[in-house]
Amino acid sequence: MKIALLGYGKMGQTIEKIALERGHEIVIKTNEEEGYDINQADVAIDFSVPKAAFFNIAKCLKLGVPVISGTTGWLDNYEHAIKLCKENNGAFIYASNFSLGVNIFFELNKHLAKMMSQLKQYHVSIEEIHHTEKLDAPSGTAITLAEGIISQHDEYNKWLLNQNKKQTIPITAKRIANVPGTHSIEYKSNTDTINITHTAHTREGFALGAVVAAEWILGKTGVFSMKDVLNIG
Ligand SMILES: NC(=O)C1=CN([C@@H]2O[C@H](COP(=O)(O)OP(=O)(O)OC[C@H]3O[C@@H](n4cnc5c(N)ncnc54)[C@H](OP(=O)(O)O)[C@@H]3O)[C@@H](O)[C@H]2O)C=CC1
Ligand SMILES: O=C(O)C1=N[C@H](C(=O)O)C[C@H](O)C1
Repeated sequence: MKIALLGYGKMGQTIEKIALERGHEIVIKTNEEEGYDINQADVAIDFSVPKAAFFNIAKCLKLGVPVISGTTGWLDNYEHAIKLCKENNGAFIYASNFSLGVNIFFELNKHLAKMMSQLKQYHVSIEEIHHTEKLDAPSGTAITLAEGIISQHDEYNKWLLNQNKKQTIPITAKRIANVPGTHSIEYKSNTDTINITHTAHTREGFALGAVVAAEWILGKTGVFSMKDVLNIG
């Protein structure tokens, strides 16, 4: 499979390593929005920056190249990307987190939220910790976790960064050098605390998931998620 890497930073370089190990070819690696022919590639993998992601995704969809995006912080344009995908009969997957472990954690989070919905004495909060170069806060993964809780728990209807309000899930974002990504969910009552945590030890889990998604999407059309790729949930 010929892969275009749109964004060749920490993730782009990790994806290159995993893709080569799995027998793929990297035909484009770029940190620019233009200056390459995307049609050289069978599939594009975008791990760029929030302000560039939608432009990169839209270009791939308009030119008929399936696109996998892991960039976070651009979701104001997500519905527009879906519309473009449908109009162009394209293929698109966005995931806030491509690792298998986090996708299992997403399901565990929803299951726990459903049980905790009956126990009003517990209050939920989310904490995410990432490296100091991260541009967005809260992390895309923390937002997906909050949305998962909201979908199952009748007490909460929105999330807020660093704020405690009624019916709201507070998310705390910490930045510590070299942390690949840690997400914790806490339910606290006056008598005890339940905590679940996912800790990424390296970026290779995210990268492997993105390459597996790229392999999976070839030959398909539509808007998909990692749940489709991994057949879980
Ligand atoms: N979904 C998931 O599983 C994961 C998602 N992420 C997300 O992926 C994104 C990238 O993360 P990471 O690799 O750590 O970040 P980096 O900052 O290391 O890499 C981003 C790269 O994008 C480049 N870039 C800037 N503008 C463009 C453009 N117009 N087109 C293509 N590339 C461009 C940057 O170049 P320059 O430095 O020259 O500006 C940089 O090399 C982030 O949004 C992060 O949150 C990260 C890990 C896992
Ligand atoms: O920027 C990162 O590094 C990461 N970003 C993603 C996010 O925002 O959730 C996924 C992962 O946690 C690493």
